Amino acid sequence: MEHSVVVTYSRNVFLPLTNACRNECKYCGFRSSNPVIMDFDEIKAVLNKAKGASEVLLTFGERPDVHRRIKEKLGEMGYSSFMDYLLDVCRFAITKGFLPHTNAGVLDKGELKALRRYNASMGLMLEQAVELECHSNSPGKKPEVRIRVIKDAGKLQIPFTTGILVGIGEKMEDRIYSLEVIADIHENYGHIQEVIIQNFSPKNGTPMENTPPPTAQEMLEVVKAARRILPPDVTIQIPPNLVEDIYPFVKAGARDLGGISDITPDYINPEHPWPELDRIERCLRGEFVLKERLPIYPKYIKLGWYGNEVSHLIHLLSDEEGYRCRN
Ligand SMILES: O=c1nc2n(C[C@H](O)[C@H](O)[C@H](O)CO)c3cc(O)ccc3cc-2c(=O)[nH]1
Ligand SMILES: C[C@H]1O[C@@H](n2cnc3c(N)ncnc32)[C@H](O)[C@@H]1O
Ligand code: MET
Ligand code: SF4
Repeated sequence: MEHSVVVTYSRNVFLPLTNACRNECKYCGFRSSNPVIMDFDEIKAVLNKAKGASEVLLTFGERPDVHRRIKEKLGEMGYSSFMDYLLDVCRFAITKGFLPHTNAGVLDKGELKALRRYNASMGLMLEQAVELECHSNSPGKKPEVRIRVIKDAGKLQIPFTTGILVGIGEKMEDRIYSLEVIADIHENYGHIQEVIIQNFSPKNGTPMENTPPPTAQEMLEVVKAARRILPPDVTIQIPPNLVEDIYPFVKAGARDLGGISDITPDYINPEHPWPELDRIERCLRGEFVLKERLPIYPKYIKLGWYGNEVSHLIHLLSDEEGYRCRN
């Protein structure tokens, strides 16, 4: 198996800290206008069940403290801002042995810097680099705003996950342009570890519930274009729960499957359960080797692009090549 091509995934646990969000993306079934926020008892209970995972995925609504109720709840928990709470969640996850990967939506440079210390990597989907109708009530989805955040993360040397959401009203040329924008950012800052090519999946009760999702053929065209446009050191990720069979996508150049959990669902696409690792291996048809990675890719471990507070855990959890060690 010495020369086999490797396909990676990360064993994670998903903490959807809050469904409060200042944006109103028309495809989103996650956000709620009657929002809740997780307290530490709930967080503790989930992490206690997640023994084999190395990554805690922190994904939630953008700037949740614009909601009065969330602000009040944070006050009751003893926090003056959501950011203070988030930093505490990261610290707590680290004490439990998990490496945080935060996708908080839009952040300013000071917030990115504060989170860097406690995160192995961070993420923000570009979605698309063009203005779209589905984002008309989402100030945080303005392309220039998202591009600014991704660049700030580069200036701070934060290993970064971004990606495009396919099928939200954009044209093929818009997808190409979005991928070119990501390629250009990486050429300048060198911090993009992976790009997710995610297909829109309609959610009941949302304005886009009747919008058809992109076909597998269309998604394959996008993955091929991504492999052509993105620099070779940028990995392409496809979500294995949103496509029928990963094999054609891997043949087209995808080499990562993102976070997979055996205890938490994909809270953004809860109707799409994670496939079993056995099933994934069967899909790879013996042509590719499945390997577990950490939320930070080997290249960035070697470069030392991680915060002080996660350095001991990264060393504890990684093998000599920078993948997940299991002993
Ligand atoms: O940075 C991101 N990571 C996302 N990830 C995380 C990603 O799969 C991994 O956590 C990263 O590859 C880091 O290891 C998701 C993981 C899930 O389980 C479900 C949905 C997502 C979506 C995103 C995302 O939009 N942005
Ligand atoms: C965390 C990421 O999840 C994606 N996201 C949000 N809603 C949907 C949906 N209906 N289908 C697929 N992906 C979605 C967005 O790209 C967001 O940035
Ligand atoms: N709200 C953030 C965003 O859309 C995080 C993912 S969606 C829950 O960027
Ligand atoms: S996709 Fe993210 S930013 Fe958009 S409404 Fe949902 S939670 Fe908010």
